[in-house]
Amino acid sequence: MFLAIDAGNSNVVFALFDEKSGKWTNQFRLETKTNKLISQLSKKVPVYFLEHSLTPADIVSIGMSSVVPEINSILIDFCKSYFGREPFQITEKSYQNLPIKSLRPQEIGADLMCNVMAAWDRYQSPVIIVDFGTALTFTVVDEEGIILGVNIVPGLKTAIKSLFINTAKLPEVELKLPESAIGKNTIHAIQAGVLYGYTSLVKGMLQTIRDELKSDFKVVATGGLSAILTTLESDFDQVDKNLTLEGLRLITLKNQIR
Ligand SMILES: Nc1ncnc2c1ncn2[C@@H]1O[C@H](COP(=O)(O)OP(=O)(O)O)[C@@H](O)[C@H]1O
Ligand SMILES: CC(C)(COP(=O)(O)O)[C@@H](O)C(=O)NCCC(=O)O
Ligand SMILES: [K+]
Repeated sequence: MFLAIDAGNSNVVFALFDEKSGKWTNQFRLETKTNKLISQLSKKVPVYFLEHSLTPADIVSIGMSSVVPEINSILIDFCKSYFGREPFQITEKSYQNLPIKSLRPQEIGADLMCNVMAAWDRYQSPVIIVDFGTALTFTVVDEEGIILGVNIVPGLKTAIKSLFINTAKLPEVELKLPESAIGKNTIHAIQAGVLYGYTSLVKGMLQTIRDELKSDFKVVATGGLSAILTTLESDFDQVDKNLTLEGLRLITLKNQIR
C-alpha cells in the first residue's frame, strides 16, 4: 500500500492507497501542533494500524507533502522508526518532470502543487482549485498546465478563531450555516457573517478571476472544510476531499519511475 502524509497547518493526514483496488481505503488525522505531535504519532499510529489489522510492512512506499517545515524531521524520523523507510518528500525538485508548472516553485505550497497535479490529471483544461484548509486558497491553472497564481485568505475556522482571539466578547462558535443571513444573536451573527460572507467571497473571487482572464475554468473544491458551505454546491464542478492525497501519490509516482 502507498501511504500519503499530508501535513497542513491544522492537521497531519495519514491516508492509505490500495493499489489492488485503486482506492483510498484508510485515513486518519493528527493535530499538527508540534508539542503534541511526537507523542500522538507514537501512540495513535500503531493503535490505528492494530485496530485496522494493518502492519507497517503493508506500506511499500510513502509520499509526504508538508507546508509546516518545523515538523518535517519529526515525520521523517517517525517513518524511519515505524515503517523502516523514508518518505519521498515533495519539494521544488519534485516538479521538474510534471505536466504542470509553477513559476515560483520554491514558494508555492507543496499541498497546492499536489492539488494542481490531481486536478490536471483529471481535466487537462483550465481549472481553479479552491482549498478550504487553515487558509482558503484559490489556485488558477491555465490550458497548458501553468499555474497563473494563487489567492490566499484566512480559512473559515481561522476567521472564526481570529474574532474570538481578538475581541473581548465574541465566543468561538461552531461552523454552521444559520437559516438566516441576518444574525439574530451573537452566535448567529458570527455564523451568518462568516458563512454567508465566505459564500459571497468564493463566488465573487471565482467571477473576478474569470472576468480578469476572460475565459472559463473548471472549479474543484477540496480541504477539510470544503463541504460546509452547502451554498456553493452549484459553483463547483467537483468536491474532492482526496484531491491533495491523489496529487501527492501522482507526484511521488512520477519521481520514483525516473
Ligand atoms: N470531516 C471533517 N469535518 C469537519 N471538519 C473537518 C473535517 N476534516 C477536517 N476538518 C477540519 O477542517 C479544518 C481544515 O482541515 P485541513 O483541510 O486538513 O487543513 P490543513 O491542511 O490546513 O491542516 C481543520 O480545522 C480540521 O479540523
Ligand atoms: C497557503 C498555505 C498556508 C495553505 O496551507 P493549509 O491551509 O493547507 O494549511 C500553504 O500552501 C503555504 O504555506 N503556501 C506557501 C505560499 C504559497 O503557496 O504561495
Ligand atoms: K491541506
